[in-house]
Amino acid sequence: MITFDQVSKRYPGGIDVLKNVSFELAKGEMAYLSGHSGAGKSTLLKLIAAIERPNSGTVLVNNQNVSKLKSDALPYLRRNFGLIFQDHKLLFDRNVFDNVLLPLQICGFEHKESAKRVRAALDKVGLLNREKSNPIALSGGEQQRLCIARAIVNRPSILLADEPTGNLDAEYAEEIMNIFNSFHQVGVTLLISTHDAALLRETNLRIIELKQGAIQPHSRYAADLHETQGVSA
Ligand SMILES: Nc1ncnc2c1ncn2[C@@H]1O[C@H](COP(=O)(O)OP(=O)(O)OP(=O)(O)O)[C@@H](O)[C@H]1O
Repeated sequence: MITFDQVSKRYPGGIDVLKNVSFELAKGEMAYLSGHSGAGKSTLLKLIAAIERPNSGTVLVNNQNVSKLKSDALPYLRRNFGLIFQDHKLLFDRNVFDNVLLPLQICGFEHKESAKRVRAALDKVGLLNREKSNPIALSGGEQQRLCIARAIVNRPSILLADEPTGNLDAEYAEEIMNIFNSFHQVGVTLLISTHDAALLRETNLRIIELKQGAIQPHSRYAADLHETQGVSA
């Protein structure tokens, strides 16, 4: 579903952030993307959503070379994605319901169907009773769940989440991972970047680890990581 083939990325005037990165993420797979701060995790996620373009190599999403797409094709590509990035980009001039409604308005959904979908998404993240609140009145964990509701309201087939549990306490982090697991169960493909050592230690999911822009072969799977650390998986 997602294929990186020898992908390199350098920002203007900078060093190579990603160096010949190759991996595949299968349809319906859920995996973690780990690595130190500055390793290139956000950049890799942005390349999938064609927010950034590689300098060389190919990024395929559903067999489509996204780095070659013209800008007028990007909105169609992005309908496949739910994007949860670190800067929440919540709109504080409207309530919770209207924040989640926005992607559907952009896609031109009819109002009755939109309202149904918005409430289903808010229900999924446990915020149905807060639909009239302003996002500013929500806690950090609730704002994060609101971002997830907004990302899933379009029923995307791929969810890309950049540090979704960053700055959250363990209880909120677990809630968010439970929500992601429930998407995984229904066939959504998920790639989740994280620094969270506890999450990575405990997971049985595949871990794609970036170190200075390159994928670490030893940590492709959590089981391998445990082996290299002398811990039984
Ligand atoms: N738009 C940009 N222009 C120039 N350099 C950038 C840009 N975005 C990221 N970088 C640089 O690219 C490198 C990788 O950044 P990136 O955000 O992808 O890493 P990361 O692994 O997600 O880091 P973190 O965990 O701290 O969020 C960093 O050195 C960063 O400063």
